[in-house]
Amino acid sequence: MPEDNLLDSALTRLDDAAKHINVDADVIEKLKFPRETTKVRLMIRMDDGSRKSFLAWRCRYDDTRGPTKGGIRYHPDATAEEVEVLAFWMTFKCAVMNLPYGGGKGAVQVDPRTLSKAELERLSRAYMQAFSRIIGPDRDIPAPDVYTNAMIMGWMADEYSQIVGQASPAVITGKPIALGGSLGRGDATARGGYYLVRHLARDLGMDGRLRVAIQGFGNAGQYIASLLASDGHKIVAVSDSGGAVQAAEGLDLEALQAAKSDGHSVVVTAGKNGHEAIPAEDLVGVDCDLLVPAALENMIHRGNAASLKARLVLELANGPVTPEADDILAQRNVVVLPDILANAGGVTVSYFEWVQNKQGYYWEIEEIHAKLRTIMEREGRAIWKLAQERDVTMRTAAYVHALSRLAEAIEAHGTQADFIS
Ligand SMILES: NC(=O)C1=CN([C@@H]2O[C@H](COP(=O)(O)OP(=O)(O)OC[C@H]3O[C@@H](n4cnc5c(N)ncnc54)[C@H](O)[C@@H]3O)[C@@H](O)[C@H]2O)C=CC1
Ligand SMILES: O=C(O)CCC(=O)C(=O)O
Repeated sequence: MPEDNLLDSALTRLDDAAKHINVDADVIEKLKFPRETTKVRLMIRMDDGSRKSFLAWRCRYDDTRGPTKGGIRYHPDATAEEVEVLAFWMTFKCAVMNLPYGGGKGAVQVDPRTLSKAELERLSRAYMQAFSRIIGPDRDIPAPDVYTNAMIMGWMADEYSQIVGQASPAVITGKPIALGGSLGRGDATARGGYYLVRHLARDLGMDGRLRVAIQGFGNAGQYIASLLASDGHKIVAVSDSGGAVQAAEGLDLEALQAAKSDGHSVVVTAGKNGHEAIPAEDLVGVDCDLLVPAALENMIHRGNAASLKARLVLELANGPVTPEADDILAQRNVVVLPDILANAGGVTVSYFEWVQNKQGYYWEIEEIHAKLRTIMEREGRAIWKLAQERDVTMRTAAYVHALSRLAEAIEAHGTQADFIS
């Protein structure tokens, strides 16, 4: 099987989990295929008056446990297969966290950095127009992902409200606070991972000061850097799509964040503050205790897994470690805290946002942090115990944990009405 075939790779994790739990074959059959994937070509007017088209998708993978939920990605390499596998992971992620959602995901094949702000707004509104019959507050609820953000969610929420003729904030999460966004959604993905590492640190033998390398310095990467640094851990290397920098004594986070806010790569800080430029592909092998992949899929593969020095991997990205690399890391006793648990803080606070939108009453930040921490610790502990009892990796344990919830829901639904259009 080719290592980069995303859906096939993802399904091997389902097969592994199925060996450890007694589930009906019908359940596995249902989870092997996306329920629906819609593809459209969005046509927008560019600033120079010309028209340009972009491929876009929305996948609702499985809605047995509730409305489908998952982000929208803008990326030049986005494909239907990637959207489907991301939606598959959302299905399991929501089940891991016991959120009342199924899994979905969307994408536009575009490099948003090549568009003006006005073009980006037209594209985002066009996405919502094209998918407004699929999306809905009780049907399919998008959120931000790679190269999308609160501003884009705000435009989409506004477009949807115009289409349905009434304010409908619960249709999308990760919105600006002024449009019904939740406090705490901005750093939620990183914060969930941070609570998880803190909670399991002693069990993992990682309760000292850690040296941390972070691959990807966007939303998830920047926030995890700040959260870990605030506890005294040292960020020794970071990368982004433009390259990587390292400093054995610790990077200057303010300088890195200033470079990013000015629209530059982290590489522009090289040569100052003790920062040294390194090839981006070397980041995985940097000398550190904790490696945090926070960029894209398949970045740790059979070609570089043996070079890892870290003893712990916190997967803030979706699907950063291939199954082949998983085996290499397990043989080397490197613990991987898997994406469907480690980065689930984002969708958990999205769930809080949706609940607040529906009830029209908004919570304080302390309440959000406390609730997120409780859920991360509860599900993280359950998965840790399962991994110890069954002598399996944290990934397999997370899939077993999710699969048992999915199986219960699929069986409870019965078999006579599997397709409701
Ligand atoms: N934003 C969210 O709420 C959630 C995001 N995630 C996942 O976290 C990961 C990162 O997402 P965000 O931080 O939101 O995206 P972002 O768009 O804010 O940041 C992505 C970062 O990855 C970097 N990057 C891209 N290609 C790279 C490469 N080849 N090598 C190194 N860095 C590279 C970019 O330069 C950028 O710094 C993705 O896998 C996403 O699916 C998971 C759960 C929730
Ligand atoms: O916040 C959400 O609803 C989903 C975020 C997301 O796309 C993810 O967890 O990968």
